[in-house]
Amino acid sequence: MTDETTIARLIRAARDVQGRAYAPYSHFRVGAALLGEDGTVYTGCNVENASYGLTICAERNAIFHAVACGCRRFAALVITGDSKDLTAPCGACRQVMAEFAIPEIILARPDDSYETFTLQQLLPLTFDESSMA
Ligand SMILES: O=c1ccn([C@H]2C[C@H](O)[C@@H](CO)O2)c(=O)[nH]1
Ligand SMILES: [Zn+2]
Repeated sequence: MTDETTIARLIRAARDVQGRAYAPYSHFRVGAALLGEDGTVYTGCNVENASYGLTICAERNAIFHAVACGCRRFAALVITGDSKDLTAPCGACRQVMAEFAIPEIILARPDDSYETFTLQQLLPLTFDESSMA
């Protein structure tokens, strides 16, 4: 379990990167802050494109950023966004979270209150490596 001080730090990091989202089409900004097992925080924001389908979500941006930095083991992921309530990840991001078995997924509200979910809650009956055994 990630302690409250660390979660507060992750929410702050997610809000900061949310502010750098490139979302001229949807005007919906998302920020993600991923805590590596080594204590490093990796962030990502959504980056849109005039060819809409090329858009990358904040969560996948953060995960790919971490992997590119050499980190593959994670403790928690915080997601912030422009939703009126919790900002929930899309299905594609849930699938990528499953690839790296992110244990704690924390969805924040605009007032910085939050709720914590497991991957099992967000993506039951997951397709993963074991599905192909
Ligand atoms: O999991 C999600 C879902 C959506 N978005 C972004 C993509 C797009 O830029 C905007 C509206 O869909 O929100 C994310 O960053 N993460
Ligand atoms: Zn997504």
